[in-house]
Amino acid sequence: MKIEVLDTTLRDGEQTPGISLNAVKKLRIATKLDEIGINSIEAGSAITSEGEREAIKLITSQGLKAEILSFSRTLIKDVDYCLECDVDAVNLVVPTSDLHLKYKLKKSQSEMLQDAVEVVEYAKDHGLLVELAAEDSTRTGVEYLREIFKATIDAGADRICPCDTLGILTPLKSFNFYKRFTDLGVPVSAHCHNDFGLAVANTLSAIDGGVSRFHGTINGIGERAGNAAIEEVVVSLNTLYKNNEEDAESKYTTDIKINQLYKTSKLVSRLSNAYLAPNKPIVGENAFAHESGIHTDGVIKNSATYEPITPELVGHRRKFIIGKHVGTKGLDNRLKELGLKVKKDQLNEIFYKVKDLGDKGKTVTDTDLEAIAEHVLNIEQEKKIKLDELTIVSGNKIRPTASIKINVEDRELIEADIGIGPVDAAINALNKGIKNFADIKLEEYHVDAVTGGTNALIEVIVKLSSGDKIISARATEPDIINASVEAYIDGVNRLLENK
Ligand SMILES: CC(=O)SCCNC(=O)CCNC(=O)[C@H](O)C(C)(C)COP(=O)(O)OP(=O)(O)OC[C@H]1O[C@@H](n2cnc3c(N)ncnc32)[C@H](O)[C@@H]1OP(=O)(O)O
Ligand SMILES: CC(=O)C(=O)O
Repeated sequence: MKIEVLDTTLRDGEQTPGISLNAVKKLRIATKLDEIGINSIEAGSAITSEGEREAIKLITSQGLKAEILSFSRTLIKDVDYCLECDVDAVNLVVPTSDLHLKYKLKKSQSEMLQDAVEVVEYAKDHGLLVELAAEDSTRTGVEYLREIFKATIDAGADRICPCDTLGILTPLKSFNFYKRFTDLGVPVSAHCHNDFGLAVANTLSAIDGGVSRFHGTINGIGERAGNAAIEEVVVSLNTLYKNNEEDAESKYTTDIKINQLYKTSKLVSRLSNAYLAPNKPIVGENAFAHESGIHTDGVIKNSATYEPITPELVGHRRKFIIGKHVGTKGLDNRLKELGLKVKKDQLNEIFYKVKDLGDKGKTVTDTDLEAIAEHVLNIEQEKKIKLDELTIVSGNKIRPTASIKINVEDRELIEADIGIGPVDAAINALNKGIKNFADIKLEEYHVDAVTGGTNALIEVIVKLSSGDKIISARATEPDIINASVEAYIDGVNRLLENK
């Protein structure tokens, strides 16, 4: 059975607190949604603002294959704004619960029904396709819901959508709830929110209950805890509804190009600046990442041991992470990928050094692993930068000032700078010295007193990046400024290795 997808990333998704997409960004997302086979795109709420209307107009002017809708309240003026934007359809939202009618709209059930019928007739008279979304349906009596759906279908509504606006269904309730509207002669959509983390499960149950369409957003963004994540629903429909492993076809199909889902997710999170949790199913950075030895070993032998689908199916990629839980097979595999051949005893030594770092709560990047391996294999790289002299002037009535003399491949460089404190001044002076040949960014800086007292040994750990290379470096000294500069120089040298 074919299930159609209405994407509301640009309407309900944009209602995520803090997300605002300009017309160009909306168009880029809409174009991608169209390209991957989304059937209907809710491009925004035309009533919202001039900018929103500009964005919707830009999208409707492209001749995309997908149906383009705008949200509309049950008000003629909202429909007029939708018409101005030249959309194909309206997502006409009619609040139906007693709570919404009494407190929000101050209307009776019959007044709301009459308004809904009038607005549907107006929209239809003006050539729009109407999807009638009953807001807060899951806190509305079924009898009234069926009455308002029947009346608006008689007035011309083309599709209906009972909405679980507050995400209060459970999968079993969703199955039984949505089933009650599948005999009304028009396609039914599910619209499930994620307040209890059940939006995807409830959407799947609604589909099992007989709906032929669902609303969702890329990455599950949306009001409060968000909406059903399209990528999760679509991949579940594709994968979890086969009678047995050998079945090529699932019980449900969609028009979505599944291998584009990771790219689409990335585009939406980048343009909306909405952080994506690494453990997000299907598209999160850890969805196909393995660190623990037992899993990595299994995946190297046969990826199906610990992956329910291949990353390639959704256009993602598999990653093996080196950290506290790594096993020797995973480590050996990564070292080989980095072009490093090690003997068994060397592998064990690297293994224990990685475990030691893991026990200290550190992650191990590729550059870290290369440095550990080079140390174990006795491959000493010539250090590009060496510290010759460091002078600090600091006190309660003076701007902290540092001068630094470094040796860069036998050239002497002297620089000075000021800073918020003496460490900042020293690093600023150092950065001035190296800026012509190293583009370094300080990502993190940690200081720890290894022993107690003011004469304690100080451990400084810095995380530095250059392009897409990231490393951690450390130094331990009695003097915090020297420790900071030594750790920084060590990190820069390692980032410059193999460049
Ligand atoms: C469940 C959902 O996702 S609903 C969609 C939510 N989306 C939005 O809110 C879109 C962005 N909103 C906006 O830009 C503004 O709220 C506007 C332009 C739509 C309206 O702004 P204002 O006129 O200042 O009204 P305000 O937002 O303060 O209040 C909402 C009004 O809409 C009414 N209303 C809410 N839903 C509906 C509806 N479906 N049909 C008719 N009226 C509605 C409310 O009763 C209230 O009317 P009142 O002023 O007579 O009390
Ligand atoms: C219409 C809608 O977005 C809702 O009821 O959640």
